[in-house]
Formats: sequence, structure tokens, C-alpha cells
Amino acid sequence: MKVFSKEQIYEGDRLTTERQEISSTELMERAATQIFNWMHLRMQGAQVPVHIFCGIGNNGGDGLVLARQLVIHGYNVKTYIVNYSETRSKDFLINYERIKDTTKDWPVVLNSAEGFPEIYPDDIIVDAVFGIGLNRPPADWVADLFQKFKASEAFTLSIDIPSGLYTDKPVEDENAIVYANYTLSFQSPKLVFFLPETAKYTIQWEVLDIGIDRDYLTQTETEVELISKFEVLPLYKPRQKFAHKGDFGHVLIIGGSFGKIGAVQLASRSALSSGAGLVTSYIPQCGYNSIQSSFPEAMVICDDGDKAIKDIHFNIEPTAIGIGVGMGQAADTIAAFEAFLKGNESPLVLDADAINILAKKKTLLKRLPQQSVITPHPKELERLIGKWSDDFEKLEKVKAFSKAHDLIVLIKGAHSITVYKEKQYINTTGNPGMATAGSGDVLTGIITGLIAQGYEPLAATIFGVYLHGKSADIALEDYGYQSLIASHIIETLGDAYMDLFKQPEPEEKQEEQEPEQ
Ligand SMILES: NC(=O)C1=CN([C@@H]2O[C@H](COP(=O)(O)OP(=O)(O)OC[C@H]3O[C@@H](n4cnc5c(N)ncnc54)[C@H](OP(=O)(O)O)[C@@H]3O)[C@@H](O)[C@H]2O)[C@@H](O)CC1
Ligand SMILES: Nc1ncnc2c1ncn2[C@@H]1O[C@H](COP(=O)(O)OP(=O)(O)O)[C@@H](O)[C@H]1O
Ligand SMILES: [K+]
Repeated sequence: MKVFSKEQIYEGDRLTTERQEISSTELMERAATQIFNWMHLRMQGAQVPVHIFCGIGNNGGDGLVLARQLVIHGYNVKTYIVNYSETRSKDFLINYERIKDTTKDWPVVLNSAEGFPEIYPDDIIVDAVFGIGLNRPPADWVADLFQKFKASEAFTLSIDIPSGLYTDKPVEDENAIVYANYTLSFQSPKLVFFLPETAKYTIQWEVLDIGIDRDYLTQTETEVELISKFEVLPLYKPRQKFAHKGDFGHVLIIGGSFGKIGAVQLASRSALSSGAGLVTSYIPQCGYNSIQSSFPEAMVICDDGDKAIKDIHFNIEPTAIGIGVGMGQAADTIAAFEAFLKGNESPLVLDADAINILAKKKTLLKRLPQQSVITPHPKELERLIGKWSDDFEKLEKVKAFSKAHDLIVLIKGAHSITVYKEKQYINTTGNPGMATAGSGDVLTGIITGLIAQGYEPLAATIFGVYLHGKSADIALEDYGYQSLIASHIIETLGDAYMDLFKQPEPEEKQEEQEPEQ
């Protein structure tokens, strides 16, 4: 799913009114009617008090349309105008008049937090104060109002975006933002729903289709894309009947040191489980017995070093190499890594200590093959590109880094983001059970395994991250957050593949069932 920028959304609105020959007021009516339908379907006429807080722009206009429709359908509605500015939008004003014609219970105009009504935990708040038009910090009294929303503990539904969040700038004041239980966003989710510093402002979100011009939606390129099953399915490479293991590449996983051989084993097993034809683990001598006895499918090549790698040499031709897991940063290992890069021409996935060594010796970056994949967690990323002040600056720095070195950078986290030059692909699978030792090693193996099977490095990263998270989501059903460990993610990888082709369950049609004999 495309994630449109604020500018693109405004342009989509404009083009839609032009091409569909409707007014912006009609588009607002259509958009807010979707919100009404959403609520009506769930509430079924329930008389829960609904408090709708409207700003004076188009987000407020949406709130007024919603309020009018709820009133017409007999809901228990109270409407407030958060009067934060003298400049009202045209469609706000039109809908302000319309609601006055609909009910005698006119909106209450709030000019300070003084007039804040009593709201009980079982009530519902609709937040239509600011939308994507926020361009400066809200006034203190408006921030106070948002704090009162939170203190009321009422279910809070935000329209389009939690008020107080910018679409393209970091948070300035944590207290000047609405904490939404749910956000109904028009046409496109907003990037801020997925970034670590701002995701917390809405627990859940959903996109409502408001009929923006189809051509505009399909033809407009976005910098950001959300990756779910729909996006990865076209990447999948089916297998031919007469395929043999030579068709699926030979993965080499290089890493490990005394006490950290397991990392190589996890990455090697996941490379094989992701579909690679052959896997060789390259490790220091101390790991030979453990890998050979517990993982019979792997071939093993030992370094001359006993406890750490000191001279990388092998006589195979790997299709893809994953390097760095559990490798350590002993002086000999750093020298071996440096020498390896000089001679290497295979596609690379670099993780863990390979990234830490690159961070220490940035001149080595120019030795990486084009479109190598690096998979840092936040600490490793910071060592590599330096500190950032907020999520937006982090993305800018990573984009610049990717461009400068022609690298695919995976920013790992709750929503891992694959960055290649200007483009960002946000993953939607995965869960907090993955915050466990070795889950990153498994990912390294999967991505390397996919490259070995002929996936382009960018596709392998996007698809690999998706499969890794999906596999953990499936494993979660058996193990729960606490007991999920990295090995489980490998065991359910097959289910993650099969899930790609699962059809949604058909809905049961009660009336068509045969009566029992
Ligand atoms: N396709 C779609 O997505 C559709 C979207 N629609 C809806 O439109 C919403 C965007 O509406 P919007 O442009 O009128 O902006 P909104 O957020 O209501 O702000 C209002 C104005 O407030 C001002 N202002 C800004 N910051 C301020 C501050 N701190 N303190 C005081 N004032 C401040 C600023 O004006 P300024 O004062 O800068 O001139 C701003 O313009 C969008 O989120 C969605 O809900 C649908 O209706 C139709 C289809
Ligand atoms: N809360 C979370 N939600 C989703 N995925 C997560 C979460 N926490 C961690 N992960 C994923 O788990 C993996 C952890 O990788 P990493 O930190 O390198 O672990 P390790 O070094 O132990 O192998 C990453 O792919 C990350 O995206
Ligand atoms: K809002």
C-alpha cells in the first residue's frame, strides 16, 4: 500500500474534485460519511454519549458532518468547536451552518480549557481538531484539552490523524498530542503511524477508501510503501517440477566465535529453510563438532583460528554470503574481514559484527559489492551513521547513506524499514515476541537464502523481512510473546510461505445451508 505525503494527499483531493466534477464539500461529505458508517456498524444505535471535538479547518469540517449524521440517526451526540484560530475553512463554515439547521443542540464553542465538559470513561471522544494541516504547535489551552481527553479514559477515535501529530516533522511537545485508541485515516496511512517515536499515539489505525481518483492513486509514485501480503506475492518465485538443488544457490554463512557459534547455526538453518539449495557454515574450529552434530544438512568449513576467525579462505563458489553473526571483533578477525572484502565478488548480507567493523573502518564501505544488504539494529545503525535527533532525521541519514554507498539498509525494529536510496518499504508483520536472542541471525539467513535463490537483493530484503515477521506471528500462536525463541521462527517458516497462498475463509451463508435430515 502506498503511503502518500501530505502534499500528495492535497493534490489527490484537488484532482478528484476536478475529474469527478464534485465540490470539495461533496468530497468532505463522502469522507465523513465513511466515518459515520464505520461507527454506525459498530454502535447499532447505542446511546453512548459521543463527544465530537471539531477544529475550524477541514478536519473539523469532517467532524461536523459526522456529528450531523449521528444526530440524524438518533445518536447521543455533543459537539464542540475548538476555536483555535479566526481563519475558518470554507467547508467548515458550510457544515457549521448545516448542523445548526439539523439540531437545536448547537455546537459549544470552546475558547479555553475552562469550558471542557465532563466526560466519563464509558463515553466516546471523536477527535477532529487538527488533521494533516497542522503546521505549528497548538496553543497551550488546546494541549490542555488533549490532556483532558487522555485523563477522561474515554475511547478516543481520531479522524485522519491524532490531532497534534505532524505528518512530516518530529514531535515537539508530547503533551500537545492526542492519544487515540483508533484512527480512521483517509485513503492512505500516515508515515508517523509506523515510526518508533510516534506510533504510540494511535493504538490501531484503519484506512477508509473515500474514492480518490483511481488513476491518481495508481500512477503516483510514493517514497514510502507499506509491505503486506499483497505486495510480496508478486515477488514470490514458484518452483518448477524438475528443479534440483543446484537451481537454488549455495549460501555461505561466515561468522561465529567461541561461545557464539549458535548465531551461525541459526543463520545457516534459516538460509536452508528459506529455500536455498546448499548451505555451508564457515566458522572457527571450536564450533566444528557442535554444528556438524546438531545440523546435519549443513556443510562446514573451518577457519585456521581456534576461537575466532583469523583468515577467511574457502574453495567453494557461493551464490550469496551472509557475514558477521557472532563473529566478534578480534584484531585478527578484523584483518580477515578486510582481506575477504578485497577478494570477494559474491552478493553480501552484512550483519552484527560485520556492521560494527564497517563502522570502525568506513573506508571498507567502498569494497562492498553494489546493492549489498546491511541489517543493523538501532545501536549498530548509530555506530555506522552517527546519532540522529529524531525519526525523520534518521530516515534522511539512512537514505543519504544508502545512496552514497549503493547499499540496501534494513532498519530493524517493530516496523522494520528497508531503505534503498529514496525509497522506504515498511514491514507490517512481526511482534514483540521477536525481541529475543538470535532472531536477527535468523533474518540474516533468510535474506541470504533468498538472494541465493535468485531474488534481487532489494526484493530479498523486503520479502525476507516479511516472511521472518509472518513466521514469528504464526509461531506466536503456540508460544506466546515470552516463550517464542529464534529457533521457532525457523520452524514456522514453511507456514509463512504457505500462508502466502491461503484464501480467506469463505463467509458462511446461513440461509443457504441444507436443513439437517
Ligand atoms: N483526501 C483527504 O484526505 C481528505 C481530507 N479531508 C480532511 O481535511 C483535513 C485537512 O484539512 P486542512 O487542510 O483544513 O487542515 P486542518 O488539519 O483541519 O487544520 C486547519 C488549519 O489550522 C491552521 N493551523 C495549523 N496548525 C495550527 C495551530 N497549531 N494552531 C492554530 N491553527 C493552526 C492551518 O491554517 P493556517 O492558520 O496555517 O492558515 C490549517 O489549515 C484532513 O486531515 C482531513 O481530515 C476531508 O475533508 C476531505 C478529503
Ligand atoms: N517489538 C518487535 N516487533 C516486531 N519485530 C521485532 C520486535 N523486536 C524485535 N523485532 C525483530 O527481531 C529482530 C531482532 O534482531 P536483532 O536485534 O539483530 O537480534 P539478535 O541480535 O538477538 O539476533 C529484528 O528483525 C527486529 O525487527
Ligand atoms: K484529528
